[in-house]
Amino acid sequence: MDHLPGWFHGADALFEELAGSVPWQAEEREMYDRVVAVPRLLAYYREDVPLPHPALLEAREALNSHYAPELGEPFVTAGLCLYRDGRDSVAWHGDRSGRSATQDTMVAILSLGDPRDLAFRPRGGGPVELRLPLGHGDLVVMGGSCQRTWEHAVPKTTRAVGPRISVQFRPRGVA
Ligand SMILES: O=C(O)CCC(=O)C(=O)O
Ligand SMILES: [Fe+2]
Repeated sequence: MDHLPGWFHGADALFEELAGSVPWQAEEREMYDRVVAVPRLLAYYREDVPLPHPALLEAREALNSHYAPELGEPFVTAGLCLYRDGRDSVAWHGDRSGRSATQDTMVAILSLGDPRDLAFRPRGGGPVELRLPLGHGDLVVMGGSCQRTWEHAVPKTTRAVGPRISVQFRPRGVA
C-alpha cells in the first residue's frame, strides 16, 4: 500500500467541478429480502468513456507512468463515489469482481474533500488492523493481494463531516 498525502495539486477546484458536473446516481441494492439505498452516490467511467475532468486524465497518466511497469498494464476505468456526509459509507469488501478475485492487482484512489478513514481488516473479519485517514488530495494505492486477502471499508462516522469524493482507478476487468 502506498499513501501519498496531498499528492494531487488543485484539489479544491477539482472537488468543486466534479461535485457539480458529474451525473451522480443514487443506486439501490437487494439485501436479503429488502431493497436498500446504496449509502453514497456513484458514477462509473468505463474504459471507452471520456473522464469527467481533464485533471483526472492527467492524474491517470501520472499513475500509469509510475505504476504500469509493476502492474504490467495501465489503469483504465474510473469509479467515482460521493459521500454526502458521515452517514454515507462503503461496507467491508474487497474489489474482487473479475480478475481481481484470483489475481494480484492494483487499485489507486484519489480522495477529495473532507477527510474520511479507509479501514482495513483481513478478509472474512477480525479487528481493524489499519485506519488510513484520507485527506483532501491524498492518493492511496492498494497493490499485491490487498483485494483478495484483505477487506476495506469507509465506515460511517458521527463526526460532523462534509462531502468527500473518491476516484478509484482500476485496470481492465477489475471491479
Ligand atoms: O471511498 C473510497 O475511497 C473507497 C471506495 C471503494 O472501496 C470502492 O468503491 O470499491
Ligand atoms: Fe473498494
